[in-house]
Amino acid sequence: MNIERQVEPEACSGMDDVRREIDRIDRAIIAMLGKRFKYVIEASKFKTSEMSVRSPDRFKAMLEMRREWAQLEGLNPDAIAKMYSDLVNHFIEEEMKQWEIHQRTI
Ligand SMILES: C=C(O[C@@H]1C=C(C(=O)O)C=C[C@H]1O)C(=O)O
Repeated sequence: MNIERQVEPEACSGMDDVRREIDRIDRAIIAMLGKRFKYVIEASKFKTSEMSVRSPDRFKAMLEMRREWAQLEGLNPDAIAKMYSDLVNHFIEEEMKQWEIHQRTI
């Protein structure tokens, strides 16, 4: 159980608070990315071709949506789009590996 109380950004009284909260947030983000990855791998079961694994139209649309979400949160859309582009390109390669394995078993 995590008994440390969360400190809001404006309430931080020093670097210990700042770094503890940053670590806590990044731990949660990485846990969510792990879950996101599981959904991507699951997607490979429903794909019918190499092109559908890559789904370039969906890739483009999801990046555009994340740009808009970044803007809403006061973040730089280019920085967020680049981060997602790198991440999702990696996920697509992993999805492709799974899809190829699946193709050999059907
Ligand atoms: C998960 C999918 O497969 C790929 C991975 C995506 C992602 O990680 O968001 C998006 C599109 C595809 O390139 C999908 O088609 O939705």
